[in-house]
Amino acid sequence: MAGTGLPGPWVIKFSRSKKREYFFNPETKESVWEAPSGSDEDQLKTYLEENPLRVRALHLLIKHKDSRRPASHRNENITITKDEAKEELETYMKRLQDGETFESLAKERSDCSSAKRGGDLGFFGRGDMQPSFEKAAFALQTDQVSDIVESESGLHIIKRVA
Ligand SMILES: Cn1nc(-c2ccccc2)cc1C(=O)N[C@H](Cc1nc2ccccc2[nH]1)C(=O)O
Repeated sequence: MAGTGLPGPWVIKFSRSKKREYFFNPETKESVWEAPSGSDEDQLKTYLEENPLRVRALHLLIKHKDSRRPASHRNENITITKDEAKEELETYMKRLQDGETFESLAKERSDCSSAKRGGDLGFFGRGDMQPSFEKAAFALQTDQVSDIVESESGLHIIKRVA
């Protein structure tokens, strides 16, 4: 894969189950834990600094009546519209900008079961989350907060923490 410092078709991926990087050859379907021979370790290090395989993020989710599952730990029947969810989420964005912590706001309001952990989803790699959420999370710098992001689950704000 170009720019990774890996030879030929080899790519680097993240194993969520083992919580570590591994190397995969899509032509031979071989997977190995250590960089294959012929790898440029410095180039690989630089590549990973610019293209993280995994990120860790907090999020605050507000579901609405058209969410994939319009229910949560805090409301067994969610009936607000997407517009009402957006307006409410904007009030949390303002409180965040006024200095309240992301964790406290997620605990107060998030419709995701991660709310009890301050919205912390832990580390995740590409392919683990819904595409719109993944795209937004991987585009953030560490400690940066997203604008409102829409997924099939509802409306989110995301803070990348690692
Ligand atoms: C992806 N995920 N991780 C957790 C989680 C993580 C750590 C501790 C507790 C729960 C919950 C979920 C999850 O899918 N929750 C859904 C809501 C939801 N939908 C999401 C879409 C993208 C990212 C996070 C999302 N969370 C729910 O509770 O209905």
